[in-house]
Amino acid sequence: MPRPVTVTYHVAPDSAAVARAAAEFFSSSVSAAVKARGRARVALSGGSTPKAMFALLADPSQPFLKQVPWDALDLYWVDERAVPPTDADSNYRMTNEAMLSHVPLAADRIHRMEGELDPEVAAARYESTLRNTFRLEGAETPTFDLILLGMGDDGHTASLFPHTEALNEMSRLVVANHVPQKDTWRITLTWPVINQAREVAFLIEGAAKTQVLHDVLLGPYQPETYPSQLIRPASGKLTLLLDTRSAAKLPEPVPSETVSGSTGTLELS
Ligand SMILES: O=C(O)[C@H](O)[C@@H](O)[C@H](O)[C@H](O)COP(=O)(O)O
Repeated sequence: MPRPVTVTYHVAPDSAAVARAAAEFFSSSVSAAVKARGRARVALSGGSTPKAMFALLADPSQPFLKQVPWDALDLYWVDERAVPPTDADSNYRMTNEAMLSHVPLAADRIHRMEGELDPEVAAARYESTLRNTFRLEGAETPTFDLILLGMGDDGHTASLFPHTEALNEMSRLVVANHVPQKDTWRITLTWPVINQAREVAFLIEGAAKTQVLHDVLLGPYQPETYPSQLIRPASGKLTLLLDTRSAAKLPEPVPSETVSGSTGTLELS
């Protein structure tokens, strides 16, 4: 059975407000990690939702470019498509265009998954990258300071798709995962690595996610069908950054004193 977790969900009124809430969350989480440990190691997801947040972080008219301690940050990816970094489907390309090429983050602090390689080779090489940069020994798992996730309308997260091999992987750090639903290959962190992070947050928005978010959080535990249910961080905490549309079938949140919008909590046993 999964470990119990307290889910805190912040609900913002619209897409722009979600992106701002996510940028604020990212900035404060990274700053807290650097204050506590001198550095921050963060893994980002791709897809479309995080793009607006990345653009806000890089926008010189916004406070984040100055707030984020970029010189103490190492950026990794949660997953990548099996395509070159120049491909329109590349998570790296999206992140580079929206943020990386506009922020003072040194190239050797950007740890790209090599989607242009054979997926199994790319997964093995990324696992080596994690072992080397986190200085892991034996069967140790890396502890990221923050992992930012999205959720597909089929309940997948990272590239952990329903009824795929990667859901069963509990010892490797990174795997290649064939996704028959999309007839494609992906490279992805495994769910035990995600659960080891000090902080895990989902960034989810839009009416297309309303039902699946309800089913993942409030429906029966069936992770083969809803892989996002595998995300039960060892910290016992999980944060969701939502808009009113995606949160429409969750218990009504209450207006928050600390962040714009409203906040709710759920205890998942
Ligand atoms: O490579 C990817 O696509 C992502 O890592 C994936 O897990 C994404 O977070 C979800 O598919 C949600 O994607 P959207 O934000 O586009 O809905």
